[in-house]
Amino acid sequence: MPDTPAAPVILGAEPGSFPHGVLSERHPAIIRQVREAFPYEPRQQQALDALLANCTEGRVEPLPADAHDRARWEEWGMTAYAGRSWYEVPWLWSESWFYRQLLEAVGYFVPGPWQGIDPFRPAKLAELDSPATDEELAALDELTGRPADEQARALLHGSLWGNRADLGFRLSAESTRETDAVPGLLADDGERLWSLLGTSGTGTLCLIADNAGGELVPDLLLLDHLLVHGLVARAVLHVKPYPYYVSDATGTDVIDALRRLVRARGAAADSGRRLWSALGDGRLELRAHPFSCAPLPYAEMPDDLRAEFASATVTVVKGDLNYRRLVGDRLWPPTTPFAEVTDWFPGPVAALRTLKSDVVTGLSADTVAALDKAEPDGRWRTAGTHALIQVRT
Ligand SMILES: O=P(O)(O)OC[C@@]1(O)O[C@H](CO)[C@@H](O)[C@@H]1O
Repeated sequence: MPDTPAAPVILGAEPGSFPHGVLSERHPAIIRQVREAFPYEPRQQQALDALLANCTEGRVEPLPADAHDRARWEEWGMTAYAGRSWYEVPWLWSESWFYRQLLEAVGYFVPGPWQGIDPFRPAKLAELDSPATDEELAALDELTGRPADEQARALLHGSLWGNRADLGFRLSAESTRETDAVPGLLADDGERLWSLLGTSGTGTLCLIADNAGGELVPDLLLLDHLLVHGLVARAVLHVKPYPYYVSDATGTDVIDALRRLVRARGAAADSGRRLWSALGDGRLELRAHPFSCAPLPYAEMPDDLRAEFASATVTVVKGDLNYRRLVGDRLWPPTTPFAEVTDWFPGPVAALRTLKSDVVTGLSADTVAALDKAEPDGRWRTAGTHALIQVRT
């Protein structure tokens, strides 16, 4: 980023700020939610009590000596941040640390009866089984009669706005508000994405998924469309290796979503069956790389991921958290060019994201002025009412 001086890294220290609210209010609410969802045993209840006190008032305490991923977290900053307040370390780091500690408290990684039980699964399944998902799937029948490029654009927008359905976000969002003064889509490089994919259909698309359920279903439908219409030969879907940020998609969530699709009717079931066989014959691959849950920007990704993204026709990065990790979790001036803050990315990259945190780049000065005029409190940055499609070729 030669011409772009780094902006300040976001911390959670300032009372009244969005990150501070996540640390002081959203995390306690998430602990309440998981306690209600499961009959946790006394040891887990005590560990959750301790986490509640630690995450709101305490300091970073290293993982147990025998934790399977202790060495990895040491590399990721645990040693450097031990003893510091959760509010004084980078917010990106303290949020990821919260989910790792929550899984520690419920015994997710420890051999025994609770190993591998996703504390967020009941909420994810409820969303997948909701009438809203039925409606979304039924709408596909109407879409299939339309020209292929129209279908592609509708599915891209479905995947984009699916990012609004984020269960963690809903815990503290007021209602979602549409601001008439400024259109919802603040930057639209959609045509650049289609021209990258071209018509050859020989390439690979990597999609770094975000949320399960109402976001993952349209992501899968988009991948099916790209495969079936020959816009790509192969798709690689990157999910999280363990539950994260409440609703982030894991391998189990992909299987749940595919089972949901094949159980549906009409076009949705057809898509589900095609995706099922695409997994079987290697045209669709799943990855759950440890770095997908790292508390670090993607600029620090390991060499194997770098090589994978370098060889892809395009990497599509979904959602708010992935956007923060892509451009850096910093208070960039919103007019900072997206291409400059992503120039280190090893190949072409596209971000599909609704705005749910303070980080934003690539807006025109006129757009920023109109947003600030319509919402002087800056809520347009965090309310999930606006979105971006940004592409760097
Ligand atoms: O990545 P997603 O699902 O789009 O959003 C994640 C999110 O809800 O979590 C963070 C706050 O906890 C914010 O970055 C954002 O609002």
